[in-house]
Amino acid sequence: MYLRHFTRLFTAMAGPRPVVFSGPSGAGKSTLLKKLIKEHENVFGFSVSHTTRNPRPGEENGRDYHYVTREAMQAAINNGEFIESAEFSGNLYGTSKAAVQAVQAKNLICILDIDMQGVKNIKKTDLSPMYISIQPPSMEVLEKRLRDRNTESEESLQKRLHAANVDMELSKEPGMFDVVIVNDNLEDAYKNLKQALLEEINKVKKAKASS
Ligand SMILES: Nc1nc2c(ncn2[C@@H]2O[C@H](COP(=O)(O)OP(=O)(O)O)[C@@H](O)[C@H]2O)c(=O)[nH]1
Ligand SMILES: Nc1ncnc2c1ncn2[C@@H]1O[C@H](COP(=O)(O)OP(=O)(O)O)[C@@H](O)[C@H]1O
Repeated sequence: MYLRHFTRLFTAMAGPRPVVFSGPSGAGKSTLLKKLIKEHENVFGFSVSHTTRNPRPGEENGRDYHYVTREAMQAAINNGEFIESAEFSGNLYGTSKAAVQAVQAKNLICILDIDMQGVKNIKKTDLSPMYISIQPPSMEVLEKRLRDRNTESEESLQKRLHAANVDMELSKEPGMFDVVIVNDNLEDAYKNLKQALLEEINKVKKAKASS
């Protein structure tokens, strides 16, 4: 009885199981995540990462990323404030403990958008998330989407395409992801994503309704 109470208390503190999203730059992660969070704002919360890259037009500090200098971020990493961090395309990115705790404190499913190095490093922690890979239909489509997005210099675009090739190879490793979604038609990909998360969404809704 006492133990059961304790277990429940602990589970409540940790919150529902997080979900990690990964996949090449330009695959459509942000597009799908924003749609998902907008439609289920009482179910999902975004883990706001830190990055040393500059904000893009329309991005907001504290909402899309915490934009920081390399010195400040490295100092925080050295201070043990990060769950994981990685160098991607010439910039530093990382998930702080505070970012995940802020979402879990609200009893929401914490969504992490991280690269393959992040996936590998999160697997070494006790976060135990569900792992979802978002993949483009082809490299050609990926390149077109990245170019049309108009956010990258040619140099940055080439770095992202190179990283995408590596990413797509690593993603094939058996057991790396629980679910793989190919983002060809956006509405179909979104439907598949919601289907994959349906059980977790219902769990959170049920828990909220009874609390
Ligand atoms: N390891 C890790 N990767 C991250 C983190 N935040 C973002 N990323 C990844 O960094 C890469 C670049 O992200 P970004 O600069 O926003 O470009 P985009 O993916 O092209 O929109 C993507 O693969 C993200 O998934 C993080 O906290 N940790
Ligand atoms: N299914 C799709 N069909 C066409 N364009 C898409 C689709 N999904 C995303 N896009 C567009 O492709 C670009 C890259 O998507 P984005 O969500 O920024 O990718 P990521 O976050 O994985 O880097 C964006 O301009 C987005 O509007």
